[in-house]
Amino acid sequence: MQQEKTDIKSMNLEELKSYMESIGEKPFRAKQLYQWMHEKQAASFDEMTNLSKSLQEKLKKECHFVSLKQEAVQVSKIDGTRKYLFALDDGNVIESVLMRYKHGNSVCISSQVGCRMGCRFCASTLDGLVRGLTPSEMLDQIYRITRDTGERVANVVVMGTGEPMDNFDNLLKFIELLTDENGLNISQRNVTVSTCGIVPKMRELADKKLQITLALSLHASSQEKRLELMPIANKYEIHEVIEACRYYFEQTGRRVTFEYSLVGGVNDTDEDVRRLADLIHGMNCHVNLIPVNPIKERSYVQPDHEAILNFKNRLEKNAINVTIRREMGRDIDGACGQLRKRYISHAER
Ligand SMILES: C[S@@+](CC[C@H](N)C(=O)[O-])C[C@H]1O[C@@H](n2cnc3c(N)ncnc32)[C@H](O)[C@@H]1O
Ligand code: SF4
Repeated sequence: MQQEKTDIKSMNLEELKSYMESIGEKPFRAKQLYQWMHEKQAASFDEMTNLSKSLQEKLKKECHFVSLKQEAVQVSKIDGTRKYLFALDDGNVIESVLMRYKHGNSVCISSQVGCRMGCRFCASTLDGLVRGLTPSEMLDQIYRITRDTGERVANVVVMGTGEPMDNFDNLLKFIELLTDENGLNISQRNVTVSTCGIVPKMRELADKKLQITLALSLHASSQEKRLELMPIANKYEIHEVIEACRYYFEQTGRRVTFEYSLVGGVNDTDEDVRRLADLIHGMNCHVNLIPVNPIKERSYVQPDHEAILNFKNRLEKNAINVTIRREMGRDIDGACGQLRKRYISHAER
């Protein structure tokens, strides 16, 4: 069974050295193997030409080498955004997105197959959670995209399907490998992790004092409204979540991002702006307004353009940093999780 084999792409260099010794190999081979996997992003052992054939064969027998299979890619004619559907070895499929910005390429990865958090506007949660992704499955989304395009990835955002704090240990290992100087060597400052607000894990992450950006999916200005949109608010009250964001800033010195999906008639009123400004008053933060991406399973709509601008201007008047998220790949798909959802429904027919 593949699952019982060693997932070597999820190991750091030290672990890989011990592993090589345990199978009777010289530890220096670990460095070569590590560079093939993480620096050169090899898709199989066969590509590792400075490893002997017999070692390649041994590794094939002993290890599970995670390499995602590209099932589909949609390319935007407007801005070159590429939306990928990858198949995992167990037959599950996940989505990843490459966005091209002036300051470099950004990849948005999934952290789980599905999600169990049940946010009302989100397509990723409609079929619940299947499982968390391994560190190697998170990394390989970036590796396959780099190989496919031949372009360097500057930023990584963990904002695709899944709740990263619900897969915490694998998330931490993923960040360790992603930012390792012997691998892709992406700076921690160029990594963003988005959460629906799982307070104990946010605090645990803060204590690690990494230099990554924490993004909180806030989406409401009061506990009542947040409860309407996000069931996780039953567990962690809005002020508790904001406190955890303050703590993150205190521990890391990193400005927190608040994501606020604007839903017409639900969280876009004048009262909402006022309450939101009060809620985050005095914080070193940034608000990212995201006009909600309608999904067919729900009746949520975007506010009109004027209402969105008005919301932004009023926050700015309260000295809050705010941007309206530019919609990338408008022509290729709607909300995150929809490509996967469509693929699954099609396969079930
Ligand atoms: C898919 S989630 C993944 C990360 C994490 N689970 C979270 O909730 O922050 C990334 C962001 O997309 C937002 N999102 C999900 N569905 C959306 C939709 N239909 N329209 C706009 N934003 C959406 C989420 O609220 C969240 O801010
Ligand atoms: S918004 Fe995030 S936490 Fe909420 S259901 Fe979607 S993926 Fe899960």
